[in-house]
Amino acid sequence: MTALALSLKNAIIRYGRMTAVDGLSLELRPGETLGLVGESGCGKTSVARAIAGLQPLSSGELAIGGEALGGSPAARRRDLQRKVQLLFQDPASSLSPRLTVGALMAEPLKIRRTYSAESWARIAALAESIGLGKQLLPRYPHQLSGGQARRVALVRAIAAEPSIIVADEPTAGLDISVQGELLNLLRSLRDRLQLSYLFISHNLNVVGRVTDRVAIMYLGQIVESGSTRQLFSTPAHPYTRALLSSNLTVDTQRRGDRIVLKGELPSPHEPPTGCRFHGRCPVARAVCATTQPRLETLSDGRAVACHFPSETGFVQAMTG
Ligand SMILES: Nc1ncnc2c1ncn2[C@@H]1O[C@H](COP(=O)(O)OP(=O)(O)OP(=O)(O)O)[C@@H](O)[C@H]1O
Repeated sequence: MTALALSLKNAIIRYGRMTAVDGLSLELRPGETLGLVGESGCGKTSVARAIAGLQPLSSGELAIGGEALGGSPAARRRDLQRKVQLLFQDPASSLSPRLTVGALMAEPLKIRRTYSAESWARIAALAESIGLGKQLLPRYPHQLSGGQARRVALVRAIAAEPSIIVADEPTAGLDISVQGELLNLLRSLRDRLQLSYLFISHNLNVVGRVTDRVAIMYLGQIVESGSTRQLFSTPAHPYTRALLSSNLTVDTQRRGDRIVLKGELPSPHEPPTGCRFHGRCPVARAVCATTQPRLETLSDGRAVACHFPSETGFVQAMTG
């Protein structure tokens, strides 16, 4: 059996006394794109940073390519961690304004001390193949378009020869046509270089287009995960349904299932008792306020944490 590209088990991330990520598990298979979706503040970036080694786990286990980081010696941990590169949300914050495009692309190789004529030729050819021709090498970040800056950030991530790219809202702030080009590019690079992606976004149109599977996060926990097709066509958790129905271009309304999300994401400083979603849930009952539902695998293969998943629509029809 092929090892998972990445797995995170029972991850807890605390900031002081606040628990931002609470017992979260994820599996990323080789060559796939897994979406991580949820409202702002639910903990997506904390997960991304932990996977990229920029944020320590308070507890839990991260394994890359089937090797647990926890038990490995520091040098091995560093090597494994290099297989994961983070594609930042806003390239302006990750591209030094004082470096030219050429210097920015060479920088990751120099940091890793793997810079050579061959490695540069590889990176320059990659850049050229994604539309960053030689004429751009002397330019500075402020002289680039939004799409070009994202491509430079992508080349920098790939220069480190990762097997996993964690893309945190990679298309935020781009207009639709540039967004489409970047998504196509990400997909073709994934297939060409045998990468796996963890794709973080709250834009369900984008997630529906590029991911194979999706995990839906609510206040630090996964509430539903499964294939993108499954979740988009027959969402089982009321929160997944609410997210889909609040997105006017995703076609769930024709089924008459529109759920309007009430209120705001509760504070992770004081998470609700029972199911964390119960205060905003249209089908909540007494048990939901007192007992936290476990993430259970249904007969159709998806996992859902809800006491009444069948109340939300179509799962019975699919599985019953
Ligand atoms: N360094 C930090 N110190 C303290 N609290 C933090 C820190 N980073 C994040 N948080 C808090 O942890 C929670 C989860 O934040 P996180 O950025 O991971 O969520 P997110 O889903 O990525 O949100 P967004 O989409 O807005 O980036 C939030 O309540 C946030 O305020």
